[in-house]
Amino acid sequence: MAANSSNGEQQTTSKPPPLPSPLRFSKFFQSNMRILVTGGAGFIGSHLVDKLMENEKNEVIVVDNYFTGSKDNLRKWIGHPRFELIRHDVTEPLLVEVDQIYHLACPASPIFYKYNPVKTIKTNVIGTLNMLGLAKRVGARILLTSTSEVYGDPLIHPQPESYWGNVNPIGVRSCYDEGKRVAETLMFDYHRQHGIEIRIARIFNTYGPRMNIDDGRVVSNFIAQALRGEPLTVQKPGTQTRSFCYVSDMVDGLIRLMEGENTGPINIGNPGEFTMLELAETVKELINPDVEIKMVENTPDDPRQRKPDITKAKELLGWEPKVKLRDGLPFMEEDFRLRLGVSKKK
Ligand SMILES: NC(=O)c1ccc[n+]([C@@H]2O[C@H](COP(=O)([O-])OP(=O)(O)OC[C@H]3O[C@@H](n4cnc5c(N)ncnc54)[C@H](O)[C@@H]3O)[C@@H](O)[C@H]2O)c1
Ligand SMILES: O=c1ccn([C@@H]2O[C@H](COP(=O)(O)OP(=O)(O)O[C@H]3OC[C@@H](O)[C@H](O)[C@H]3O)[C@@H](O)[C@H]2O)c(=O)[nH]1
Repeated sequence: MAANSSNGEQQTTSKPPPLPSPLRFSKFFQSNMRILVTGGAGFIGSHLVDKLMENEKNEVIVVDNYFTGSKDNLRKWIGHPRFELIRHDVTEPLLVEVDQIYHLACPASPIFYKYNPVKTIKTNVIGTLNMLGLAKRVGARILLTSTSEVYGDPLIHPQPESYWGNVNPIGVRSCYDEGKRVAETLMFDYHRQHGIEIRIARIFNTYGPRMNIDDGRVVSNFIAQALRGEPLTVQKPGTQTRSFCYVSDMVDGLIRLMEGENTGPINIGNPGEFTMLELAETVKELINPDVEIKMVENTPDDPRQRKPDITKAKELLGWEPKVKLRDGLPFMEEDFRLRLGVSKKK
């Protein structure tokens, strides 16, 4: 059935919504929930899979094209009877029978999403259309991982969900931020027109173990640089801010959103806000006080400030982040040390 949007309005639907699979009502099978995770071999996706697999009633299917993800992130589940991994590109249609879809597939690091911008926008638009088509056919609930980048270079601070954003529609980031904006539009159009059960999370910068070491995002860059003894590259001016959420908090928020009654969009992020210079100082202090901090050129349209207003997540999902940046960085350091083969000085 149609859910309430996060602002409490009832969404109108022109047709009755698709029915869930008859298996939902069968006595024999009813305990199992079949869940599709697109992009499940990536950073957030693989942590989400770990959490979903903890519940013995869940069967998890991951589809991924391995552009930025890796089978290694899922190695503990390969061969498990409740787990299936499919190499598949979401820009192509997919036929599977599932009850829920977590749709994460999309490169998230600016270096990777700008590498093939036409592919990025196809992933966001055609990929989301394909997943909505699947949701419609099988009566599944679908959650989209949208982004704080829909707010662009925000003129309102912190950003509430009601803010429409300040996005450059023809800039080098638009394949991603406009792509996600269209993906949100498609989600709401399928919800209003076809009664699909939708959930939209607007994710703010997330960090944690399993990020690609050469991923290009700021936290992974600084930690890898500190461990390799290289200068920490702060992009100018260094006063731009971000708010960093630890991945376990993120996964908890996504599952609460999927299981709850609100369509969203709902911001999921940690409101603790830091300049990039502050982040560099913190990484230096915690990991390697001997490294330099070096100012380097920035890229076009870099948002100058970003911080989520999480009032809705608190009220509607009962969610707020638990892990502070200073507590989360050491978990990531440990994982990067193992992968880079750099042991801690005694
Ligand atoms: N990590 C963040 O800070 C952040 C912030 C905002 C939004 N998000 C969103 O969360 C989702 C996951 O982000 P992440 O940080 O785990 O990124 P990631 O790059 O680690 O994971 C993305 C996964 O999607 C896969 N993928 C990409 N294109 C695909 C395609 N066409 N078909 C199938 N698979 C494809 C990749 O191989 C990868 O496994 C993305 O949708 C991203 O936009 C992330
Ligand atoms: O080495 C670096 C990398 C990045 N930066 C700066 O750090 C800030 C954050 O950059 P990142 O590349 O980590 O990420 P961004 O905040 O630009 O985009 C991010 O936010 C929203 C998500 O949807 C995207 O998936 C995510 O990558 C930027 O201001 C950037 O200029 C550095 O100072 N040094």
